[in-house]
Amino acid sequence: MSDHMPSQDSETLDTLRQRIDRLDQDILNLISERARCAQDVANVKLAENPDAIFYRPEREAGVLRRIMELNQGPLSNEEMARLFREIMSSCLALEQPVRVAYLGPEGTFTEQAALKHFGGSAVHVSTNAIDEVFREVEAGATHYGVVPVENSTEGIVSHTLDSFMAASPSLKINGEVVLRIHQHLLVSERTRRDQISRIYSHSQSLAQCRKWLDAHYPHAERIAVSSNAEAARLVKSEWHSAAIAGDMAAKRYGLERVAEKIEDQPDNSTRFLIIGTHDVPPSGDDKTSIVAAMRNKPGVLHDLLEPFQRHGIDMTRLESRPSRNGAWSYVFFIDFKGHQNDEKVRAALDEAQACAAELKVLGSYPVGVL
Ligand SMILES: C=C(O[C@@H]1C=C(C(=O)O)C=C[C@H]1O)C(=O)O
Repeated sequence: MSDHMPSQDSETLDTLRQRIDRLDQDILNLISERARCAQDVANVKLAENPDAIFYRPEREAGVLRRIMELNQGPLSNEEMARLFREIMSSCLALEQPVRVAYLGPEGTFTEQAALKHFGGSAVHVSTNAIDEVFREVEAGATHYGVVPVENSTEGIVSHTLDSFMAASPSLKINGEVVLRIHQHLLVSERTRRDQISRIYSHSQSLAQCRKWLDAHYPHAERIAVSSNAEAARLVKSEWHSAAIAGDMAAKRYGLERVAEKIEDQPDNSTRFLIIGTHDVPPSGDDKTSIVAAMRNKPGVLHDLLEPFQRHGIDMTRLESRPSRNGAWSYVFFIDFKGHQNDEKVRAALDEAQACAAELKVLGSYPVGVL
């Protein structure tokens, strides 16, 4: 091709590439200067406290929000924030390599959420169950953990809420990340595509693709397994099986897509929580999660919610779970906008506390940016 290109075009291409080379050099120097600055920040943090906390979610959210505000294109705000997410991840790793446990195995949406939130320079540690993520963080084996908490089509992840009820008070929510979930029908190179009689996936994913499966594979047996990644792994060794899973699992297990984006709801998304052992200061746009145990008498939910309404606090989620403790029968999980240090949030919390048998603030954290 290039042999036939007019020389004027080649010259333009050369000139443009020389410009890109010069810009890359500037970007390189600026990123290195930024990284040195982060090293200095680490020294300041250490001088203040030998047990310094290096990862600062409120600052990272602020950096990303500012970048999105400043961005003039042509790259989209999300694309630009994603690049800065990785730059910050590398800078933080220079201060301290952050260890993050997630609900594995490798290839799950939770791993994708962990990568989206902490970037590729964090050390991501796979665990076998949600309560294991909690245990890793509580024991200090990892600094942070990532667990799924709700899906827009299938509702809450009850294991996660139950783990919060059982968790030690030192465990705090440090952040949230929302992931658009795209499910694909995946096969291996050995699969006989016209003879698929078994489809493996996590029960939530099977539920998210119910209508598509009814229409396209009404006779295939649907088998719920512990994770989408496990489904992908099983398909490698069975010629008559397919899996429903996402991009990470497809890549990890080298599977091919027979059909893409087969989820019934096009805006299907899952919300994940970041758990840690410290409180996060305000970022300017925050959420707070609480859990409240109520005595078993009429009107308790109204009593609990009324202070939030009166103080003009915007509630974003309310879930109830059966209590495991015989003394009261309801436990409510509530998310609302605002930080526990805000005056009106404090006032509402004090009043709600007075009518609850027990009320625990699970954490205040920046509203998910990416
Ligand atoms: C540099 C800092 O440390 C970390 C790295 C950040 C960055 O690269 O911008 C931001 C927050 C921290 O997670 C800081 O606290 O400012």
